[in-house]
Amino acid sequence: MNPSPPLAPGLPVLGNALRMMGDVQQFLVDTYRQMGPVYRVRALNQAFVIMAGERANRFLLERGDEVFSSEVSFGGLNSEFGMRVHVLRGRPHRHLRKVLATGLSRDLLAARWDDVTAATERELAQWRGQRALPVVDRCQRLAAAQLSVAFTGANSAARFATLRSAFELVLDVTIAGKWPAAALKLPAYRRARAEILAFARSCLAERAAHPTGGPADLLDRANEAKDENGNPYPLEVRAGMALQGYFAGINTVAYLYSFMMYALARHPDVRARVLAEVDAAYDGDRLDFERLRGLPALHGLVLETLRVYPPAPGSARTVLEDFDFEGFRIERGKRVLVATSVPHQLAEHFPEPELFDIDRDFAAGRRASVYAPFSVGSHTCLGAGMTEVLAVATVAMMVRRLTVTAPDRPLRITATPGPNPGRRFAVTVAGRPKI
Ligand code: HEM
Repeated sequence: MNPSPPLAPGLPVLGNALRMMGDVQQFLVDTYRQMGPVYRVRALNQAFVIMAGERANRFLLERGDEVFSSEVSFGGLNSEFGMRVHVLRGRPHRHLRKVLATGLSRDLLAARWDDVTAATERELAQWRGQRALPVVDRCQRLAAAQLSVAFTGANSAARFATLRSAFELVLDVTIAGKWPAAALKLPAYRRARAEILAFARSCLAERAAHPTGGPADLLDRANEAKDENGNPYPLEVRAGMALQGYFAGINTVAYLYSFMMYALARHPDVRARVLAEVDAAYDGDRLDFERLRGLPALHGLVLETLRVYPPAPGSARTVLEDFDFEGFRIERGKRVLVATSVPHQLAEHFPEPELFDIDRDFAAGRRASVYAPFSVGSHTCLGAGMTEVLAVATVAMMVRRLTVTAPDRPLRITATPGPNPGRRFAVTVAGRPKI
């Protein structure tokens, strides 16, 4: 029988916790180089098998559904907020994905374009003149405003702080293992959870009573959704569907925006190309949705930022049945992290990976599953298409109106649990001289 994967070196007691709570993507790349495609790590009281590299991504794509479960990592999102899609497998999963996909599509963004741009402009207007804008916080508010308008037509601003704190606590408990499960019994969290679920239910009821007549969005889809056997989903699952956009997107999208702001400030050549492209695409004060397709530098910026700074650099799973990978046995019950974004930093897939290059061939990388900021396989991100368009649109609006200056020092990336520039990352924002 094959042996267990080797243990990566780490500190006594802490194991690899410090590096995994910091720049986790860099840790995963360094450890891949040192240990190879499969190894074990410890982080405080948790133990993981890490699978990384091109063959690990292919394994997740081809055999993920058969040998892995997401229940341990994502069960908390399901039990606390009814987000079932993350934990289902097989036919029920494929069915629910189809239902959700129709409510998370780019077409919805096109249909709500005027509302989304108005919400974006409102948020950006508050950034102007700030000498130390807390980037992550403001980008989270911006992403939440955009996603709630796009997916539900509702304004979630009044509940932003409740949504963010409850969501982050669930992630810290269930995925990062930073706090024990007892943290989800704290009265403050229980109140926040009850408020969020009541909000979701009231949005669903309000929509059922007063249909908008516009294109069906996430609320309409959740109200009418039936499971794979034709039975209506229970109310808690429909509430989870209504909340899906905030929960899946609020941190990931905000981290992407934050890293893009940093990249633009650090690469004046990229900024100049993006700015020229955006100015040519604007018609006076207006940016038409259709123009977003023809912005290659901006699209390259989004994809290159996701390559270098992936906000979700791995897929966490639990093993359902023993299997062998690269000469090692991985046993049932083990927790596995498939470090899907490690190939992003390998020269055999992305020449001179340390260069920030917006002209790379990302489509080829995607086809080969080595470019995987949204993971690969059956649970691959349902918001990927929407995210890419929204990110292009957001940066276009940002550079058109604002000039952002970042401090001239390297980022201190921190993982909560997705890597981001940290709460202290701040920039100076000035208005752009009238064009
Ligand atoms: C930069 C932005 C985003 C990144 C990097 C990202 C990344 C990911 C990744 C890596 C997964 C796979 C998780 C796994 O393997 O278990 C995932 C799943 C998912 N994402 Fe995203 N995501 C982003 C934005 C969004 C947005 C805006 C939405 C929707 C509103 C969304 C909806 C989902 C859903 C529903 C799933 C679960 C799919 C399933 O389990 O079948 N994501 N995302």
